[in-house]
Amino acid sequence: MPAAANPVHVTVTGAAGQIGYALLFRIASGQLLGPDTPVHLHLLEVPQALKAAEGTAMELDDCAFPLLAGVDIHDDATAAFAGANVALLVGARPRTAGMERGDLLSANGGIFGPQGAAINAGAADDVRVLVVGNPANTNAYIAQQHAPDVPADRFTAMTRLDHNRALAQVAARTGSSVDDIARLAIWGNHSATQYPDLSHATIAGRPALEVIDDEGWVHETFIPTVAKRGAAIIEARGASSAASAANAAIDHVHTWVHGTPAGDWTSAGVVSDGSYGVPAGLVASFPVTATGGAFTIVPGLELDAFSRARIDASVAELVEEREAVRALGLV
Ligand SMILES: NC(=O)C1=CN([C@@H]2O[C@H](COP(=O)(O)OP(=O)(O)OC[C@H]3O[C@@H](n4cnc5c(N)ncnc54)[C@H](O)[C@@H]3O)[C@@H](O)[C@H]2O)C=CC1
Ligand SMILES: O=C([O-])CC(=O)C(=O)O
Repeated sequence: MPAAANPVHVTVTGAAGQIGYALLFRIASGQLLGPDTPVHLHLLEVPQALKAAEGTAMELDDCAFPLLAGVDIHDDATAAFAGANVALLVGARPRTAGMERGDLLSANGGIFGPQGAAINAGAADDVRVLVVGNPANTNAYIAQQHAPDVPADRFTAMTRLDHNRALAQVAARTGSSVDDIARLAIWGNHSATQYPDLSHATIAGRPALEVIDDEGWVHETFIPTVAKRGAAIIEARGASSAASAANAAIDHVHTWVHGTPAGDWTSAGVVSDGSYGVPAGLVASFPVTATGGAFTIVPGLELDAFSRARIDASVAELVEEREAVRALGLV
């Protein structure tokens, strides 16, 4: 049966890339927005990748997804974002072995200003934007700065992959199920300076740090493993994370739209309102809840000296990235 009228319009940039290939089929099958919501996909690619995007669109057709109301392919951002309700900004060059994500600033930063302007010009009033392309936080900042008419809280950056990596590490260490772990948080930048924070986390209701009972493991193994996982995947796979990144993008938007479970939170890069001393306007990762289609930074958490120093270090990197994009004339 064809999908019902009034589908949600979802624009995906970098549609012919490796994350795009892992993402589009899951969106079209209903995993992004739920089993009752038809979607119309708008794929944005650079001209030289349009043919590959067409091939992916042919495969989407061949899946006969009942929820897929249509697929358009564009090489023009204004057309691709016209009427978009959800915008997944994936298209950007990935890093290769030996690079830090910040090394991509000048290569990728130039993509996100024009895309922010196109979202400002023509996206739907309820548009929600997730930036995946690296450096994700600062690219989200650039896009948001070019979209003055869109509420700033509609621009987010992906740190859900870091959050999921942290859940997996804790589950493996403690022999627990990821479902039993709550209130874990990723703070700061989606980079090696990020702070995966277990100080408020619980495992089956007990303080996670008490269950783990090994501060050395937390500081010397857990934090660096999560923070450097992207590089470890590149080293092992010869290419950066793709399926796990697509999965995290699905989780991020699904949570944004459908909400966080009672008593738990997740992590997302959101525009800071000055909470926890993070300069207002920066796109930084915080523990967040989602209700009614909006993320809220979890208020009032106590931060010990270790957490404070780690957050400050990652935020200092975000400030440096902001200065760099200002110097490059990208904002
Ligand atoms: N935030 C996160 O947790 C993660 C972010 N990433 C980042 O996601 C980005 C994409 O990664 P992959 O899919 O593996 O890369 P890829 O190289 O396989 O695909 C990127 C695609 O983007 C397209 N593209 C480039 N410029 C574009 C533009 N202006 N408009 C539309 N499309 C454009 C390219 O033609 C290519 O098809 C990279 O920057 C990567 O570092 C990857 C993993 C996790
Ligand atoms: O590390 C990379 O370059 C890709 C990425 O963002 C990740 O896997 O976290």
